[in-house]
Amino acid sequence: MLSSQPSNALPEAVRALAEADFGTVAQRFRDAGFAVALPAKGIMTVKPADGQTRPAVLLSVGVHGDETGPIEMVAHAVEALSRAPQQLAVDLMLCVGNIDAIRAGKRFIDADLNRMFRAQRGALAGTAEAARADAMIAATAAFFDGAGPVRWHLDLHTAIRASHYPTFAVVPELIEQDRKQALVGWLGAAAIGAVIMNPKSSGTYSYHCAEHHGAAASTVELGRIGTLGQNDLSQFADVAAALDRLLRGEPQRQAGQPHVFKQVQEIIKHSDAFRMSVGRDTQNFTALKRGEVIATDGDTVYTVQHDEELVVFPNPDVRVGLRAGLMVVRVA
Ligand SMILES: O=C(O)CCC(=O)N[C@@H](CCC(=O)O)C(=O)O
Ligand SMILES: [Zn+2]
Repeated sequence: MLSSQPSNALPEAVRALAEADFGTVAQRFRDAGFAVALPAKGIMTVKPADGQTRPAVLLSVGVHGDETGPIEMVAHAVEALSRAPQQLAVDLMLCVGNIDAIRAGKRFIDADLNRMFRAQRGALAGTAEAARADAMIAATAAFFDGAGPVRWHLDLHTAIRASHYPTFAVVPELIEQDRKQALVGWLGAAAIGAVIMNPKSSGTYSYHCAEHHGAAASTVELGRIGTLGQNDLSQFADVAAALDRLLRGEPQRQAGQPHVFKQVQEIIKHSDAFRMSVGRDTQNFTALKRGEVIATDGDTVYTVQHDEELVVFPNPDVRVGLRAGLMVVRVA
């Protein structure tokens, strides 16, 4: 009888990355003469052994454990590169964020890891994710401290709900102009539909890398959450191709310009009395009109301040003190 794989078997490269098992790819890069380090669980850096200065690229996936599409995409990209290691043209740091949450298929275990990258953690201190963020912060600093001026961080996520733009990115406004332009150019080459310029940290990993390491950093949302191994990666073929070119130092192909939005309000949940007027299933980038109520929180009423604002990441279920949504306006 022919042996057959169960239909739900994961490709080995995807299983390995989801379990933060770098054994095979690390060995391939070592065999090709690279200096490979594993500074913390789920983190691998790959650099030329001769110490030459190259662009530094940090790729992170699984910062939210149920956002599995990017894990699959990056697993395939790194697997292919490790089989042709001399094509790697950058210093690479690969970070699998919330390993326990990936295993559990949940956004997080105790608290949202992507709110821990801030000086004051308040009630988030002491959670499982706070310790993980500390390890990521230390490894990230070590990686960028030794790097040259060209620094990238692509933190790959997926949205919880549907979006008017199936792919979009959040870009910290404080990134230096030339680097931001290069980043938005890359996002365009990756056919990312929209970019949100973010003036203020919400404690995210990408904002941290922009603020503390001068990286051209972005949270990139690729479709919606899904089961590991069952994501339709054909939706992200342009992103995968642009990523391959970035890692191989090849020129990008022009695929278009993302629509540009600017964050104008951050909706914070201040108490258990917080209520959102928009439903949980409201699509990202749904337009609301001036004066419409977005949310109430006791005496605080969040209303639309511009003729039109679009709601992104509406989520009343976050912890008290955290962001329950963003309001954006179109600028280009
Ligand atoms: O769909 C949602 O509500 C959340 C998707 C997600 O995890 N988004 C990131 C964005 C981070 C940023 O603002 O840069 C997050 O909320 O952490
Ligand atoms: Zn996420």
